[in-house]
Amino acid sequence: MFSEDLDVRITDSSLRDGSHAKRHQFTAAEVEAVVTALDAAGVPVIEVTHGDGLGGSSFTYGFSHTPEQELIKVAVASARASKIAFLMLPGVGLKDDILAAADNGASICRIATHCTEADISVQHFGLARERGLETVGFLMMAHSSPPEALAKQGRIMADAGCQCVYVVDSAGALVLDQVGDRVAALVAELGDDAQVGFHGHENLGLGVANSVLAARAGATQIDGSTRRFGAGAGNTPVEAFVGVCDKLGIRTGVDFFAIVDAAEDVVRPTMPDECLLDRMALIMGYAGVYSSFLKHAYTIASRYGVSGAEILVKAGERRLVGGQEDQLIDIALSLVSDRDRVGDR
Ligand SMILES: C[C@H](O)CC(=O)C(=O)O
Ligand SMILES: [Mn+2]
Repeated sequence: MFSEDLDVRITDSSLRDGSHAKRHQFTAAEVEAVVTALDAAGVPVIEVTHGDGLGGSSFTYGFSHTPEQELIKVAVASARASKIAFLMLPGVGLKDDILAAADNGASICRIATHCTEADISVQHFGLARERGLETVGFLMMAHSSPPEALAKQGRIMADAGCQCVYVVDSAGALVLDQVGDRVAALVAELGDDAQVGFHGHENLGLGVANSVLAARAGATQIDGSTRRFGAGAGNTPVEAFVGVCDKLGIRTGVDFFAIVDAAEDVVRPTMPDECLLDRMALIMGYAGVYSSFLKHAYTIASRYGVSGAEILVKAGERRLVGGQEDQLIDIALSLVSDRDRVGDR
């Protein structure tokens, strides 16, 4: 554990996963305000990066308003006690991006891969440990792999130097025991070699419940976003999770009233809209679609005049993974040609 006083360590992802919901338009002033408020509330770790991780600012994923390395610097300067984390997906970001983030003062390196592809993270964990960074591994789209398969992938990350392997419910598709079973399999596999974490999305409304079950199954690191500011219907709301943990006697070290105020007074004003459990988000959870696809699906649906909901259903059928955003265009084009064929009859 990190300290005798905590049962779970919370990482707030509003300034990274929330970047998807804001189309990557965070300003330095917003990052300063959010980090200051979360730090004051006792949030131990705050993640700051483009939504798709280091190097994500691009035509494919969306350009950042302010370069992420600038935002990391501002976050580090604004935090008194919180550690600043960053995310990177091998291939989207490069090893040099990790070194730059470390030079800018971030201390936790989170490497994310699809849940069957942990081997592509090996050199990045090695580099991060060599550079003295704490390390976290993300097994994304974890609903699509059974517990034993996930545990084997976690072993690859731990052997490479990962200190905490996360079950990442990127689609918000995991339901209750499905989280507990995956966390328990990783805990059994990793033993003292690495901790286990859980990152939830709200697409079926289960972020808090799933996170409690993860903690009960042995997860010691839990992600959330204040005001649910994240992709899809958003992430596990930190303020609700903290309140539930207080009532269950799970110690998070976060002050409930301070985080509730931060959610309302500081984070909400930085959000373009509330993250809603609406039709599109529910379909993502139900069909098992990567939450980061939501804004892309809206844009592409309106560009091609097709239904965003249908795009997401087909994305679930095709079992698309993160990085395959361009296939949403292919799906839209096939919906257009289906429609034209029906029209010709
Ligand atoms: C790059 C993704 O947004 C990582 C993540 O938060 C998830 O898979 O969920
Ligand atoms: Mn996420």
